[in-house]
Amino acid sequence: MSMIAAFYGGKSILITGATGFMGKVLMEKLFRTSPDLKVVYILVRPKQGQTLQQRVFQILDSKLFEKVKEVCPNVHEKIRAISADLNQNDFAISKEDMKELLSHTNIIFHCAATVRFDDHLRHAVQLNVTATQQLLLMASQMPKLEAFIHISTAFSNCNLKHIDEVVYPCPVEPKKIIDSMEWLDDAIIDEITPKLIGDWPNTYTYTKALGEVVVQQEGGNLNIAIIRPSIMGATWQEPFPGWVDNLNGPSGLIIAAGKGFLRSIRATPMAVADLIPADTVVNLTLAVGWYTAVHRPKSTLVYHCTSGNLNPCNWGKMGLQVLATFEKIPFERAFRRPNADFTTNNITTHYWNAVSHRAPAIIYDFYLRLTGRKPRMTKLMNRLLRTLSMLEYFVNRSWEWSTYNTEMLMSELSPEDQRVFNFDVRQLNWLEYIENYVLGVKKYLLKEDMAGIPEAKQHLKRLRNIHYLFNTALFLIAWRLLIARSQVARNVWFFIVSFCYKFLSYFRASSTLNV
Ligand SMILES: CCCCCCCCCCCCCCCC(=O)SCCNC(=O)CCNC(=O)[C@H](O)C(C)(C)COP(=O)(O)OP(=O)(O)OC[C@H]1O[C@@H](n2cnc3c(N)ncnc32)[C@H](O)[C@@H]1OP(=O)(O)O
Ligand SMILES: NC(=O)C1=CN([C@@H]2O[C@H](COP(=O)(O)OP(=O)(O)OC[C@H]3O[C@@H](n4cnc5c(N)ncnc54)[C@H](OP(=O)(O)O)[C@@H]3O)[C@@H](O)[C@H]2O)C=CC1
Repeated sequence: MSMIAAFYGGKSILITGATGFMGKVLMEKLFRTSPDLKVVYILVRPKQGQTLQQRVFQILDSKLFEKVKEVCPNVHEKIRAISADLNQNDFAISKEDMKELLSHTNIIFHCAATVRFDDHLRHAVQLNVTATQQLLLMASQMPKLEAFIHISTAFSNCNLKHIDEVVYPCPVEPKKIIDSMEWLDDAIIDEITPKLIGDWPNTYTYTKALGEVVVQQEGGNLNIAIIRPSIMGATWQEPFPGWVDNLNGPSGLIIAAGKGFLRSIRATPMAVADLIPADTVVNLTLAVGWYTAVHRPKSTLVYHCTSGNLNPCNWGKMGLQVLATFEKIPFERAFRRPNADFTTNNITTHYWNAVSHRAPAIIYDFYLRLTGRKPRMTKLMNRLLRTLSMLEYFVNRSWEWSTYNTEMLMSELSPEDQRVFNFDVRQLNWLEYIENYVLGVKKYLLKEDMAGIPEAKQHLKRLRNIHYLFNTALFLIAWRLLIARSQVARNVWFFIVSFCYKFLSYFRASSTLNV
C-alpha cells in the first residue's frame, strides 16, 4: 500500500489554481490515488459567463478525469468549489465559506498565479505576491493545517546561473513593493518596472521570486515547502501520455511549427531544454505534501523539479524530434510545410523574420483581400513574433539547478511510493515523450481527429509541390531579369549553355563511334 496515498485519505485539501493546467493534473491524481479523501476545496472565480459548478463539471467531463470517475464515482460530491478572486481582499470569500475553510483544511496546495510574461507589474504583484501573503495569513488561522505547499518556478532566480534549493533575497523587500503598488499610478509603475525587475527577464519571474521571499518571511510556524518546476509540458505517463490543455511553454510553439507559421526561432541548439512533464511535477508535489506534514522539517525546504541535471535534452534535439513527428502525425490545414529552424544571431533572426514570417503573411493577406476576405495573417504573425521574443531568453541559456532535496525525498519513499508517485526523470525517454507531446497537442489542444491524418499528409504534399513550383518560377524570373541587365550574367549563361552543348555533342559522337 502506498503511504502517500494513504496519508491523503480522509483529508480536507485546499487547492488554488485548480482550474489551471497543473491544478487539474493535481486534482486528478489525488482523486485517482486517494479516492477516500474527505474533500477538495477549490478557489474558483466565475469566468466567461460560466458558474462555478459549470466550470467544475467542464473539468470533470474532460478526458483527463475518465479514470477518476471509475475509481471515485462520487468525485463531484467531493469537490467543493468556493467562489474566490485572489485579486480581492480576503479573496472575496463569503464568511460561511471562510469559516469552513479555516476550520477544516489539512493541506494547502497553492498553484494559482499569473504566468503571463508581460503582465503589468501591479497585477503580477497582486496575484503572485500579495495573494500568497493573504493565503499565508489564512493558513495561520487554520488549526488543523498540516502542510502548506507553495508552487513557484525554477526560473524565479533565472538571473543566476547556478541555483541552489534555497530562497534567495530580492534587492527590494516584497513588503515595500506591495506597499508601493498601492499608491503608485500605472504610468509610474510602467516607468520604474525595468529598474525594479533589474536582471530578471520579465514581471512573471520577478514576482515569483518575491513570492518565495514572502513565503519564507511570513510563513511563521507553518509547515511549508516550496516546489520549483522548470518548463511544464504535457503529461508523460499519467493518467495517459500527452495530455495538455493550454498554449503555455512549448505547446503554442509546437502548434505554430506544425501549422507551418513558425519557420525560425532564435535559439541555441546546444542549450538545455529543461522541460518537465506535468505528471512528474504533480507526483513530486504530492510526495512533498506528505513528507512536509509527516516529517515536519525544521526549515522551509525548496525542491527543484527539473530535468537538465539528471536527464538533459537540448533544444536542437527537441526541435528535430518535433519536426520528425510532424512527418508521421501532421496537423490539419497547415499554412506551409513544417520546417522550423534555429538561428543564433540577431542579423539572421531579422532576415528570416522578414523573409519567412512577414513576407508570406503579407502575400497571403494580399490574396485574402483579392478574394474578398478579411486579412488576418499579418496580425497572427505579429503575435507569434512577439511570443518568440518573450521566449528567447529561455531558449538561449542553460541553468544548473541542484536537486539535493528532491533526491533526498526520493530516497525517503518506499519502493511502492517511488512507483506510484514517480518523479525520477532519469527514466524519461525524450524521443518517445516528445512524440506523445505532439500527438497530445493535436488531439487535446487542436481537437483534430486521427482519421484526418491521410488527408493532412496529402495537403502537405500539395504544399510541397506548390513550394517547388514557386521556387522554380522565382529562380527563372530572377535569372531572366539578371541576364537582361548584366553582361557578367549573360557571359555565365552563354558559358553554361555552350558547355552543355559541347558535352552533349561529345556524348553523341562517342556513342556513334561505339556502334
Ligand atoms: C520546433 C519547436 C521548438 C519548440 C521550442 C519551445 C520553446 C519554449 C520555451 C518556453 C520557455 C518558458 C519558460 C518559463 C517557464 C515558466 O515558469 S512560465 C509558465 C509558462 N508561461 C508561459 O508560457 C506564458 C507565456 N505567454 C505569455 O506570456 C503571453 O501569452 C504572450 C507570449 C506574452 C502573448 O501574449 P498576447 O500576444 O497578448 O497573446 P494572448 O492574448 O496571451 O493569446 C493569444 C491567443 O491565444 C490564446 N491563449 C493564450 N493563452 C492561452 C492558454 N493558456 N490556453 C488557451 N488559449 C490561450 C488566447 O485566447 C488568444 O486567442 P484569441 O482570444 O485571440 O482567439
Ligand atoms: N506552466 C508552466 O510551465 C509552469 C508553471 N509554474 C507554476 O505552476 C503553477 C501553476 O501553473 P499553470 O497551471 O501552468 O498555470 P495556469 O495559467 O494554467 O493556471 C493558473 C491558475 O490560477 C488561477 N487564477 C489566476 N488568477 C486568479 C484569480 N484572480 N483568482 C483565482 N484564481 C486565479 C487560474 O484560474 P482561472 O482558470 O480562473 O483563470 C488558474 O486556475 C503556477 O504557480 C506557475 O507559476 C512553474 C513552472 C512552469
